[in-house]
Amino acid sequence: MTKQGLITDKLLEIRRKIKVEKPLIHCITNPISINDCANMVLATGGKPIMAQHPLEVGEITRTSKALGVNLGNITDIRMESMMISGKTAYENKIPQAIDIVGVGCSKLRLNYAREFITQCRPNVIKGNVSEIKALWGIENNAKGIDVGASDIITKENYKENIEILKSLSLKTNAIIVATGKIDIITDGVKTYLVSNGCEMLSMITGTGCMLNVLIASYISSGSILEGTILAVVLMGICGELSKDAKGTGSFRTELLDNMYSISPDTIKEKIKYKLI
Ligand SMILES: Nc1ncnc2c1ncn2[C@@H]1O[C@H](COP(=O)(O)OP(=O)(O)OP(=O)(O)O)[C@@H](O)[C@H]1O
Ligand SMILES: Cc1ncsc1CCO
Repeated sequence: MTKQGLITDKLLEIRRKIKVEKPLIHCITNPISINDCANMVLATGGKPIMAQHPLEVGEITRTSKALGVNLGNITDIRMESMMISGKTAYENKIPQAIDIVGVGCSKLRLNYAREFITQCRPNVIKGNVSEIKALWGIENNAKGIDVGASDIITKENYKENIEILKSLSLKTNAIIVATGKIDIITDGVKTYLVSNGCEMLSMITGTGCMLNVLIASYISSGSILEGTILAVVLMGICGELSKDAKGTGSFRTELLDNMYSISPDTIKEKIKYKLI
């Protein structure tokens, strides 16, 4: 069996495990995409809980199998809650992922993200390329919460971007995910390029937020790198399967339908990644 075959089998095994075990996944996220995020976790088999009150989140994280936090549309209350939950997850060895939404356009979020990463040691840090560059403290061209045109990963710049991501991974001891047309996932040593996906994924709001809770659901398996790859690959493939929808509204619905119903054979047939 090829290496590609081996890792695909491992990904399918994680997907099956989550469907069977139905882990509780604590998500602290923004109101723009909170409903889509809860439904995405359900589509994996996980049980979402979207609790945000600072006086209860510690207790809820402690009983969960993974935590996903998101800086989108940040508020004082969520900043407080995410820090409590992140520390609880770290102390209890519960896998956690952070989506660093908007750190390229707001110093408040950038400083908070750095503090969160220092104190809570998330297992996975996810953002678009502009956000990842901002976190690493280098020049970026974020357009609000979106990637800036000149930051987009291309055949010409992907090698230097990979070096940035690897350094960040080694510094934070986290898996780094940079999303876009090509998604890059690295643990500082091994780097995977995932080319599944379609442009429609960037034409509805919250696909990045949904991806972060998919990551949370799949890393609850304990396999952090493979769980992360699985989430990224599935978001891409399910986007491809939905791309002929009549418009963005039905694309959003089809994306959820495909996440729920995609078969292992279709995943095997469509998966497109490269280990470098
Ligand atoms: N042009 C594209 N072609 C293929 N896939 C894409 C494209 N743009 C985004 N994606 C996919 O969409 C998902 C979200 O990535 P994106 O970089 O848009 O995140 P984001 O900016 O954090 O999203 P949001 O802020 O809307 O939640 C990822 O799975 C990514 O692979
Ligand atoms: C549009 C928007 N604004 C803050 S969060 C969010 C959802 C996508 O991240």
